[in-house]
Amino acid sequence: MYTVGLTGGIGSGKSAAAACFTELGIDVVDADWAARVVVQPGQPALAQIAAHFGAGILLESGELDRAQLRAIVFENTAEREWLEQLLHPLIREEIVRALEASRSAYGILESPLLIESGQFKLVDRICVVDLPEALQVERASGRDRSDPEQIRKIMGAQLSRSERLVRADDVLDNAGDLASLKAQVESLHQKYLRMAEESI
Ligand SMILES: CC(C)(COP(=O)(O)OP(=O)(O)OC[C@H]1O[C@@H](n2cnc3c(N)ncnc32)[C@H](O)[C@@H]1O)[C@@H](O)C(=O)NCCC(=O)NCCS
Ligand SMILES: Nc1ncnc2c1ncn2[C@@H]1O[C@H](COP(=O)(O)OP(=O)(O)OP(=O)(O)O)[C@@H](O)[C@H]1O
Repeated sequence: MYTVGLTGGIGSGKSAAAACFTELGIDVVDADWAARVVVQPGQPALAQIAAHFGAGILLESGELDRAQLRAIVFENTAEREWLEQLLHPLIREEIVRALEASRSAYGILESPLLIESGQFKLVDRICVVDLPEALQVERASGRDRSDPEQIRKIMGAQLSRSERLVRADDVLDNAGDLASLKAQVESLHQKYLRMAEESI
């Protein structure tokens, strides 16, 4: 299936853009969702995380304490890289399965780390949701009510705005309001329908 990768840094508006594509009837596979599936209770990766970080990384319910792990891995590059080498291959498998089940005219893979993790190899085209970094921090910290300092650290583990834009085939400018984002998605949707048709 013709697949578009939708990427952008934390708080850029990927989920907002993905919701517009969903409204247009396009199936969206979300890498953050896949990242949660692979660490559900009972999954081998969760046991490996508990063995590495200690049982204190689990909540009483047996689920992963995501806030605690987030605080650890964005303070410590080696720990983040350990987590990524464990999870990225599993996340990729989950994504491939979900993309294979997609049935719309074309598919979308929404991923914050599309380029960094090599997931771009699964897509035909890269669409970047772009906005100034200061606005990214403001929106991401507003949504999660998290500390802007932690958001900046997470951004430090991702490509910079300019590095990401170099890889873009299409750009959604999300510095404006949601109506402007929606209008841009509608126009790209027409283009993607044509491209998907031509690729058959
Ligand atoms: C550290 C974890 C437990 C924090 O969980 P939490 O629920 O607080 O955040 P969530 O998973 O929703 O991620 C929020 C945002 O953080 C950013 N982010 C997450 N992981 C990473 C990473 N390894 N590198 C850079 N940015 C990341 C993304 O922009 C993401 O959208 C979680 O992010 C995780 O397991 N990360 C490693 C797996 C991964 O790389 N996931 C990204 C999708 S491929
Ligand atoms: N154009 C916009 N105007 C105002 N607020 C917006 C706009 N686009 C997105 N937002 C808000 O900004 C926040 C971040 O957007 P969103 O959750 O879509 O980003 P994301 O790229 O999916 O982030 P993450 O990588 O953390 O999952 C949300 O609270 C969202 O409602």
